[in-house]
Parts: sequence; C-alpha cells; structure tokens
Amino acid sequence: MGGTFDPIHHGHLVAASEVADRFRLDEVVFVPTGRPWQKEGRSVSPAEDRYLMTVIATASNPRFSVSRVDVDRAKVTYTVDTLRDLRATHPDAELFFITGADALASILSWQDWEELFALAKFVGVSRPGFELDTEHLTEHLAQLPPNSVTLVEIPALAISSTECRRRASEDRPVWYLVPDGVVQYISKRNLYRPKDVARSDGVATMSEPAPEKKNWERTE
Ligand SMILES: Nc1ncnc2c1ncn2[C@@H]1O[C@H](COP(=O)(O)OP(=O)(O)OP(=O)(O)O)[C@@H](O)[C@H]1O
Ligand SMILES: O=C(O)c1ccc[n+]([C@@H]2O[C@H](COP(=O)([O-])O)[C@@H](O)[C@H]2O)c1
Repeated sequence: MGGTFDPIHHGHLVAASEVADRFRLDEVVFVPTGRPWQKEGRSVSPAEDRYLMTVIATASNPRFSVSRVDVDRAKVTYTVDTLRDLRATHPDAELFFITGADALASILSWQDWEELFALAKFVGVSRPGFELDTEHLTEHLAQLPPNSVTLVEIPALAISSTECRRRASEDRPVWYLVPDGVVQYISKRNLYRPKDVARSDGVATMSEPAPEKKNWERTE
C-alpha cells in the first residue's frame, strides 16, 4: 500500500487489513512516498518522520511491514518505480497495489500508467466522499486494461491525514484517529505545529523572547 502517510491513520490501516483479508494476502507492505510529486505544491513532513510513523503504526501486526524503497530513492516517487523495486525484492510474489478510490480516479495522470498493470493488480478501496459506484470512476476505469482493477467496499472511516494535521496544528486531539504511538510521535517531534504556538500541556515551543534590557545595561 503506497501513501504519503503524513500521518498514517486508521483509515489506511483498516484498508490494508480489509484487502489482506479479502485477497488472503501473506503480507501488506506499506510504502511511504519519498517525494510525492503530485503533492509538491504543499508542505510535506520529512520522509524519515513519515517512515517512522508508519513503522510505529504497523509494528503490532505480524503481517504488516514497511518498505524504504521510495524514501531511499533520490528522485520523485513514481509507482512504476515502486513496483519495479518490489518485484526485484519479491521475485515470486503476486503483487497487489492497494489504493483509495480517490487516488485511483487520477491514475491516468500517473507516470507511465500504461505499464503499471503488468507489474501488479490494483485494488481500489471505498472512502467516504469517494464511493465506488460513481459515473466518474466507472468512466475512468473503463480506460484501463480489463480486469486490472478490483474495487473493494470497506468500513467507512472519514479520516484524512489533512484533518489529522489540521487538528494537531490547532492543538486538538488526534487520539483514536491515528494509533496511540503515532499521537506520541507527533507530539514528541512537534509535527504540524506552527512554529510560534505554545502547547496546552505547558511544554514551551515558542522561541525564547529576547532578554529584557535593564536600563543600566549599555549596548555600545
Ligand atoms: N479513510 C480512508 N479510507 C480509505 N482509503 C484511504 C483513507 N485515507 C486514505 N486512503 C487511501 O490511502 C492511500 C494513501 O493516502 P494518503 O497517505 O495520501 O492519505 P490521505 O488521508 O489521503 O492524505 P491527505 O489528506 O494528506 O491527502 C491513498 O490511496 C488514499 O486514497
Ligand atoms: O506514479 C505516479 O505518478 C503517482 C502519482 C500520484 C500518486 N502515486 C501513488 O499513489 C499513492 C498515494 O499517493 P498520495 O499522494 O495520495 O499519498 C502513493 O503510493 C503514490 O506514490 C503515484
């Protein structure tokens, strides 16, 4: 499953778990993007933070693992490269690429998209606001090779990384939207906060104010 995972949340984890169950997968490999080119206009957290949050979120599931292939590649992240690298490390595996219906709806804009379907089967999961039976998605998928994509209805979790970042930036809770360890990592690394906002738990994040000048101090 590829994603920017900024941060990883329970919508991602439920999608992976449901698809693993439906297709009897031995393993789900989470692949955080290195440089997600379609998100380049906005600020994305360092790849290492997104990678570590993904490791924390998946650690308790023996069938989940995390790959560094995209994080370690210097150039922008294209799924065609992700799949070629995973094919090289898993030569005998049947590969499935798990993605949300929203991402699937723009797959024709992906780099070398015609080559993707020889490398993996694609699984598109439902997501609140991006249902599977829309005319737009049906028309879009009709342009892909037959049987290259399977659509899967999953329990609807209206969670997005955007909303998690917004909450964290406003000092509102992200508990239960993301795994506990990810809440703690966000707090520890002070992710998503405007630089000059103080935390309600009393930990200072403001830059120190300039020391007050006493009128007996001379500057020259
Ligand atoms: N709540 C969800 N339910 C199902 N699929 C999801 C959900 N959230 C994300 N996905 C899918 O997971 C993949 C990775 O998503 P991504 O890391 O971009 O998260 P996001 O929540 O969409 O992020 P952002 O809000 O920053 O755009 C995408 O294919 C996306 O469609
Ligand atoms: O290959 C591409 O050109 C491409 C363009 C946009 C998104 N993707 C992949 O789609 C997955 C979800 O991406 P995102 O940006 O929604 O987090 C992730 O694995 C990306 O690398 C891939």
